[in-house]
Parts: sequence; C-alpha cells; structure tokens
Amino acid sequence: MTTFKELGISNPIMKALEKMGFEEATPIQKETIPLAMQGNDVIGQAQTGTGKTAAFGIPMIEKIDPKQRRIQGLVVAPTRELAIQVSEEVHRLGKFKGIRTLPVYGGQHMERQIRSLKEGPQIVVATPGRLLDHMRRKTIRTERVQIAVLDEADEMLNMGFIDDIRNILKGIPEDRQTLLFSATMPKEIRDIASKLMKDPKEIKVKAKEMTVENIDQYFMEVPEKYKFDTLTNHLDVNAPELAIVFSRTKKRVDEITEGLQARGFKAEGIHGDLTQGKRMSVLNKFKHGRVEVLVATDVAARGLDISGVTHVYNFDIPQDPESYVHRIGRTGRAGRTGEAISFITPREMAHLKLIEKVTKSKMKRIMPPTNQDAQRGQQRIAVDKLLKTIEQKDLKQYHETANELLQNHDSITVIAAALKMLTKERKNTPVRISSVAPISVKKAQRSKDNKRRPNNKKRYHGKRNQGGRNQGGGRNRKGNFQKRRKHD
Ligand SMILES: Nc1ncnc2c1ncn2[C@@H]1O[C@H](COP(=O)(O)OP(=O)(O)OP(=O)(O)O)[C@@H](O)[C@H]1O
Ligand SMILES: [Mg+2]
Repeated sequence: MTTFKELGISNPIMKALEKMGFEEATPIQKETIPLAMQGNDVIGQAQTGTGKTAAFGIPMIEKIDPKQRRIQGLVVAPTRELAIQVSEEVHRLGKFKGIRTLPVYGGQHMERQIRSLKEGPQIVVATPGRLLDHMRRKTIRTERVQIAVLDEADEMLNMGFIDDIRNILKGIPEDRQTLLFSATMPKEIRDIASKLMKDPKEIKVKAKEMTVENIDQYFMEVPEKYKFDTLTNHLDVNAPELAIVFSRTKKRVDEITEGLQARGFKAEGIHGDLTQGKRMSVLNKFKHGRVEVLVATDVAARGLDISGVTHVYNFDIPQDPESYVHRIGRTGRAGRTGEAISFITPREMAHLKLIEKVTKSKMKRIMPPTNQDAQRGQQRIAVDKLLKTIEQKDLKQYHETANELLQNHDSITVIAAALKMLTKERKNTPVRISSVAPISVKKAQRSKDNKRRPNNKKRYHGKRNQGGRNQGGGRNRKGNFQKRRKHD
C-alpha cells in the first residue's frame, strides 16, 4: 500500500485527498506522480477508472503558483462533458492551495467565457476547438503555461484532432512539461506522441488485459432486427441501476431512445447534434438517477466517471478495439463491478474475435433472453420489493386488513394480486430501428493488416475512421480520406 504522503505530496493537496476519501494511491498514481513531480514528460497508460485524472492533476497543481493569476496549467480533453468533469476533479484537488480552475468548451457563450477567463484561472481544462479559438483571440494566453496535459491522449492525437493539438502545443513555451494519459495507446499514436515530447518516460501499468477485470464481459449473437427486443428483455431481466447503451449513429441513438421510452423505460439520448444545454441536462439527470438508461454515441465513451453505472450495452459493436475498451470502462470504475454486454450480428463474429485479440480479454457467450425470461425477471424484481418490505417489519397496521382479505380469498390469489401490482407492466409497443450495415470481416481483416503496417499512418487513420465511427468521416469515393468530425 502506498499512501499519498509517501509520494511527497504537499499538505494542501493531502487535505483535499483526505476530503475526497482517497486513502491509497492507485498503481498509475504511485508510478507517475513522483516522475511528473520531478519535471519529466510522462506517457501514462492504465486501465479505465483507475484514477488517471488525479495522476496528472496532482503534479500539475504542485507546479502552480497560486499567487500568479495567469494560466500555468492546461489540460486538453476530447469532449465537453469530459472537460467539465476533469475541471471539477482538478478543482477539488487544488482548492486548499487556492488554485482556480476553469473549464472552457464549445457550445458555451463566448462572452461569458471571456469574462470568466478574466478572473485569472491558473488551470484551464479545454476542448481543442474552443481553446484554439481563444488562443487566436488572445483571450487565452499560453506564454506562462508550464505544464500541458492531453487526457485521452490517443484520441487527441488521432486524425480528427491532431492538427489542432499541434497548433495548441506550438503556442505553449517549449520548456513546458507535457503529460499524456489514456487507457489505450496504439503504437502508431505513441510514436506521434513521443515526437511532441522531451524524452518522455513511459509508464504502462502492467495488466494481463486491457480491460478491467472487475467488468464481466458477455456477448450475444443477435440478428440486427432482434436487437431492440433483446435489449428491452435484457433490461427487464437485469434491472440495471444505471445503464449506458452505445450505438453507432446519432439516428439510431434517437430511435433507440424513443423506442425505450415507448416501452416505459426512463431513457434519454446523448450525441453531438444536441445543444450543449440538452447534453448537460441529460447527463445530469442520468447522474442523479432520473434517467436510468443513457443511449449514446461514442461522445460518451471516453473518460466519463458516473458512479452507479452497472451495465454497458454495445447495441452496435464498435469499429476499434480501443473504442470497446473505453465504452465498457464506463462501468467497473474505482474497484466496483460491472457488466458489459455486446450485441454481435452473425456476420460480425470475426470482428468480435479481433476485439478479443487486441484487448486480450474474452467475452462469454450468453443466450438472448426471451419474452418469458423478461416476464420472470420482472416478477423476481417484484418479489424482491415484497421481501424487502417484509424485512422492514413495519407492517402491524396492515394485519387486520390482511386477515379480512384472507377470509374471502386464498393466500395464493392475494399474493399473486399483490405481485401483479408490483410488477412493471411490460409494453410490447412495436419498435423499428433503421438498420446499419454490419462491420464486415473484410474491414476487420484490413484493420489487422494496418496494425502490422505501422509506417503507413495515413492508411491506418483512414481505416480507423471508416464507417463504423459514429462521428462520420471515412473514405470517400475517390479514396481520399475525410476528416472525422470531432466530438466537440
Ligand atoms: N486513489 C484513489 N482512491 C479512491 N478513489 C480514487 C482514487 N483515485 C481516483 N479515484 C476515483 O476513481 C474514479 C475514476 O477515476 P478517473 O476518472 O480519474 O479514472 P481514469 O483512469 O481517468 O478512467 P478513464 O480511462 O475512463 O478516463 C473517480 O471517481 C475518482 O475520483
Ligand atoms: Mg480519465
């Protein structure tokens, strides 16, 4: 066990850690915090949900002088929601040192943002597009930035963001310290990364698998047209506390969301076409349990830390193994357990094997639940509710009425009626989801080929963004590579 004290962390941060309930440093924190505090550039790779935010947040805060009201630390993150979340965690870590942290992201009022920037934050956590915008307007000045972090570094250095990142880093003094963190780091991307850094120390927390072992991984072979019924049946059987359903396109996210609502689930969708206000309100409702099923594109795949997510569904299997790792990593965080269930159409079985191979993990085959299983599942939940009420023992005031009932009806009938009332009524509203082409074996094969061809970066990126990514992009008819639309 390594305590934070042993890592040489100063008192104000120790106080914050205590308040946050962090007792022991996680392996990535233990290994990277001292290195980063000595001033090294660091590439840190560790599984999802293992505390990478504090691993870069702590050394960043240590380096900052709270008396200087200039931006000294900059974190770049791929999505707006992640920028907000990271900013909140960095704020919690730095508040006893008097550090001001500000999230800056697209979709927010420019004027309001400029006003907040004038208040002199020392740390800014930003999405790349909006950050560049501010840098051009000189409303964000980077000449005093001493430490820059790319969270979700492999995503930030992927085709959709790489030019922006290069431009951002060009604007920061060369003697800066650069930290890169992610749960995944394909070799090709790591090579690009090292060129932007100075003699980086690479820390990879050793794990047998790329995924966290406390996530149980399953797959079901389901033809496209049965996916939706399978999803609602599985939700009925398992009654997740909070579940995230990932789909490939924005259109399907909308359709699945509407379908789930029609069948009585508290579901909302999130994707890049929604207004920022809507995105925030959906996420907040989900965090507070007012929405139980969040249907999302990959915009919610990376970094989001929402406690209580017990199930992740891949309604559509992702194109990249890396994306699979991040998606399922929305559950099983900070030592908790979770389940990931991927729907694989018969033609996608080869792709499943590819994901298993790259992530070095195995998905266990389970059979799709039937309508009858779903019904029984719902009844079991009703029974659980009844048993809990029995345990509470506070039932005396009902005894007289219960006796009266039993004089006129047999006990089985009375209990069955009570269960019927407690059981969620299953709606069978027909739902049609417009279909998408399966991720083909050929594409999966090409992906393997490209991984063996690390020097051919252009092909590699083109492939990575082809078709399957929900954010659009891919190869056009002439074979040119289009830029994938960014999350932000
Ligand atoms: N040392 C610690 N002790 C207890 N909890 C911790 C510790 N470090 C981080 N956490 C908590 O663990 C959760 C996951 O942390 P974090 O979001 O930083 O993970 P991550 O490694 O960045 O995951 P991802 O790869 O998905 O972005 C957060 O709720 C965080 O507050
Ligand atoms: Mg993270």
